[in-house]
Parts: sequence; C-alpha cells; structure tokens
Amino acid sequence: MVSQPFPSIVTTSEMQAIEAAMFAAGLPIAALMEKVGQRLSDRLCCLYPVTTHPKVGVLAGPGHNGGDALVVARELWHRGYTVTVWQPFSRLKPLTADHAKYARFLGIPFTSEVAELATANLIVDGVFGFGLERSVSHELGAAFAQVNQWCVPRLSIDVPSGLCSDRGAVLGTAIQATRTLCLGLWKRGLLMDEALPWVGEAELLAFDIPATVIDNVLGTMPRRYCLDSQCWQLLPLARSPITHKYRQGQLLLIGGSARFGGSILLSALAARCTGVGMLVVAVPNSLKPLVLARVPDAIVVGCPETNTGAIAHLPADLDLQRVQAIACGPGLTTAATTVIEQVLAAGIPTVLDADGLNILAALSPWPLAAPLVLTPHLGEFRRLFPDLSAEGDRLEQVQAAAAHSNCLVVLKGARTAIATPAGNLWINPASTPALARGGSGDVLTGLIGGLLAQQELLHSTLGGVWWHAQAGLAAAKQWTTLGVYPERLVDALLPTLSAKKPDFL
Ligand SMILES: NC(=O)C1=CN([C@@H]2O[C@H](COP(=O)(O)OP(=O)(O)OC[C@H]3O[C@@H](n4cnc5c(N)ncnc54)[C@H](O)[C@@H]3O)[C@@H](O)[C@H]2O)[C@@H](O)CC1
Ligand SMILES: [K+]
Repeated sequence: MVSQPFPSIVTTSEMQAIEAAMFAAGLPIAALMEKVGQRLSDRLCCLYPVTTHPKVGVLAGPGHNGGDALVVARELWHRGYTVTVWQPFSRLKPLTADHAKYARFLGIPFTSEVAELATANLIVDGVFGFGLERSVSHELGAAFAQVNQWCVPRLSIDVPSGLCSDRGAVLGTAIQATRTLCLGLWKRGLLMDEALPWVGEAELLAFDIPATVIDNVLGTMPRRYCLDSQCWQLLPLARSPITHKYRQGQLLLIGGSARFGGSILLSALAARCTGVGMLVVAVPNSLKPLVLARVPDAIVVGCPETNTGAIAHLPADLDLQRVQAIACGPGLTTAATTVIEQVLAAGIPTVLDADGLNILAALSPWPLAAPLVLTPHLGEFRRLFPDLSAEGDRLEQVQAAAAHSNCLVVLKGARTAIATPAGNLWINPASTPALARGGSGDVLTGLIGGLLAQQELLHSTLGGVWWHAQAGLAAAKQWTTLGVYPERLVDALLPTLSAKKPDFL
C-alpha cells in the first residue's frame, strides 16, 4: 500500500556497519564525506541564505563530524559567506586534517576561542557526531554552554554535539540545536523524548544508501521505522465509485460519563473526519441529547447508568457483531468494568484508550479475543505494564509491552512510538507541544477507530498517529501553540490531509 519503505531508525553500531559495508563495496570515505558536505551546504543555503545570515561560525571537531563541518565551511566560503572555524583540537583524524589544511589555505580564519564566533548570524555544529560515548570535558562543555546562550540559530550536523545518538542522553553538556540535519538514516537517540530540547527541528538528509545494504545489515530482526510524508497512503482515501455507506465501515464509539461529558464527543467529531460509513456512539442516557446535537449524523445509543453517571452496561439490543471496529474509553471512568468485559468478549478489532486502559490494567488475566490497539500515555502505560518499567528505555519498554500483551501498543508522548507484537517499532518524528492538553488523545482515539472500521489495524494506527500530529502542526501554525484546543484540532484534520494528498485522490 505504501510505495516507498518507511525510513529506518538505526543505532550507532548499525550505522557503523552500514557505512562499513558501503566502504567495503568500494565507495571511498572521502567521496562520501564530500557528498554529505555538499548536501549539507545546499540545504543550509536554502534555510539560511547568505543575504540574511552572512556570518557563519563553524564548530569543527576532531573526527568525521568535524570533517563534514569543514567541507561545509569551505562551500559556504566559496558561496560568499564570511566563515570562522572554531577548532580547539590538536589531534585530528587524517581526512579531517586534510580539510582543515585546505580551509586554512583558502584563508578561512581558525580560532580556539569560541567567543570569537559571538557575532555570527548562524552557528554550524560539527564537533561530535553519532557514536559519542565519553562525556564532554569541562572546557568543551563551557564552550558549548557559551554558544547555547547566543540568540542565533544553531544547526547541528547529524546529532547535536554532546548527545548520545542511541539513548538521547546528554553526555555532560550538549549543543542545544535549533535544527538538526540527521545524515543518511535516523539515529535512534534523536527520537527519544528527552533529546528533543537539544535536537530542535529534526530533518533527515539522505545520502543514497542502497536499500540492499540496509537490509543486509539490519537483516530479519525486528525493525525500527520513522513515519514520514508518505503516510497519507495509509489512509483510505481511494474509494470505489460504487461504494455505499455499509461498505465504508461501521464504528462503535463507547464512552462518556456524568463527570467527563465531552471526551466521547471529541472522539466522535474526529471519527467522522475519517469518512467512516456509519458512526454509532454509545453513551450514558443523560449524554444522548448532547451528542445528538453536535453529531447529528451519528446513531446515538443511550446506555443505563451507574449511580456515578458512568455506563453500567451496554444495552442488550446493541449488536456488537454488526460493527467492524470499536473505540472505547474516553470519559468512561473506572466504574464501567462491565462495558470493557462486554467489548473484549465481542472479538471485534478495538481501540482502547483512557479509562478503558485503566480498567484493563485491573483485569487479570486480560480477556483478549480480538486484535487490540492500546493507546496509553506514560501514566497509563505504567499502570498497564507495571513490570516493564525496569526494562530499558521508553522504546524498549513499548516493544516489550507489545510482545508481552500481543497488542499493538501506541505509547503517546512528544514522539509517539508504536510497537507490534512481532517487535517492529515506528516513531512519529514530527509533532507539536501544542497537543499537550486535555482532549487531544480523545481525537486520536476517534481517528484510529474511524480508520479501523475501514481497514486493517497497523495502517489505521500509523495513519491515525501521523494525521493527528500533522493536523496539530498545521493548527499550531495558524493559531499558535496556545490555540490548538481539540475542536480546532478536529477542524484542522481535513484541510491538513487535503494539502498532503496528491491531486488524483
Ligand atoms: N565515515 C564517513 O565518511 C561519514 C561520516 N559521517 C560523519 O561522521 C560522523 C561520525 O564520525 P566519527 O566516527 O569520526 O565521530 P566524531 O566526529 O564524533 O569524532 C570522534 C572523535 O572525537 C573524539 N572524541 C570522542 N569523544 C570525545 C570527547 N568526549 N571529548 C573529546 N574528544 C572526543 C574521538 O577520539 C574521535 O577522534 C557522523 O556523525 C557524520 O557527521 C557522515 O557524514 C557519513 C559519512
Ligand atoms: K554535531
């Protein structure tokens, strides 16, 4: 369905093996460095034109990250920028030393005093790249801290210097990039939530790694991928011209309570943006008029209520076998255990969210009869999988959770991660903190649910996560990070998709 494979995410040792395979096949290291440097320079000139950013300070390290930085320094110099290189290292790798020698020959000034770069309009950070293991020294750290205080854009080559490219941890001190151009393949550490304040806006700069090399190195092991701009292909945009509403899927949304009246409404508003053929919304009796007033196209089923205003149970005449998907949990409260038991027994593909997850966490064993998507945030994740908190970092934990539960697990966060029971992992690399507010998750549940009624589980989940974030980004652009409340997020869904899809759809 997706014409291009998703971009891979690699660890340091995997990237080293991929590069080694290319070099062993005959590609000269210097040729690759030159190619990377040219691509970096082209992108940099596009992002920071010489007219607006004439003075560039280049931080150049002793290894090949520094080599890349020196190729960039040379190219910018030839393209009319004023360039100064900070290189306080005496021992350089041979290729890096050659580039330094030639840059000096051209007349590019070098300094070991970082303060001499303080008047630059742009800083290019090529001190350390992927694979950094040792902590940055006190002196280097002080220089990084000084650079971080200057009010200019900082562009990091491959990885912000000082950041661990596998775990995303800061090794002492790091350059706080406003933008990182990640080279070749996504480095795992750049996509960790804790790395984001250092990474800034992250972008992949490809350098034509043959797919066979990637496949040979990564083999048949579980793979990690990034969602990308091709994700519109995961959505059911193409329709048969002779389709009808019963062929476009039927979604049953279940949620709401006296305490949380709006959540299920937000899910319903999002679900109908997926084009789902029929939308059935089951809510406590007292919420029925509210939902009908806002979503007149839905079939709204009023359910008996507990004395706290939660759904006591689903009515007997609600035939769960008639729907293709269920999305359950928003606003449910933890009083609705019977509802979750009924839903899980139905054997229908289901998205569980919010209190649906909290109820599931308290059940033992989990009565799973159908393909399930779980969409926890970190707190819900800890309740669902209390035994996994010692198992490595966030990405390792979500992979373990999916394998352990046999469910598709969506761990929501700044960089939402999706893991399959087979061990594959996807990360959504672009989102916005504008979505960090109540109700954003209800929108995601409705989206995944609406898609799941029309197509298979993994595509629905990946597509839903990507679409949700893209709509958030578009809404934040229009209304700032403060203005993306959930109804506006819903309003942004269809214009965003319309702008991303090709004209023939
Ligand atoms: N091999 C190549 O031709 C390519 C390399 N690339 C670039 O090369 C980078 C990786 O290059 P390297 O493996 O040389 O790594 P680095 O450029 O990070 O340099 C490692 C060097 O820094 C020193 N070092 C490590 N930790 C230190 C610390 N805490 N304090 C002081 N010195 C320290 C090491 O002794 C070593 O000499 C990538 O990130 C990328 O920028 C890419 O452009 C792709 C092609
Ligand atoms: K760097």
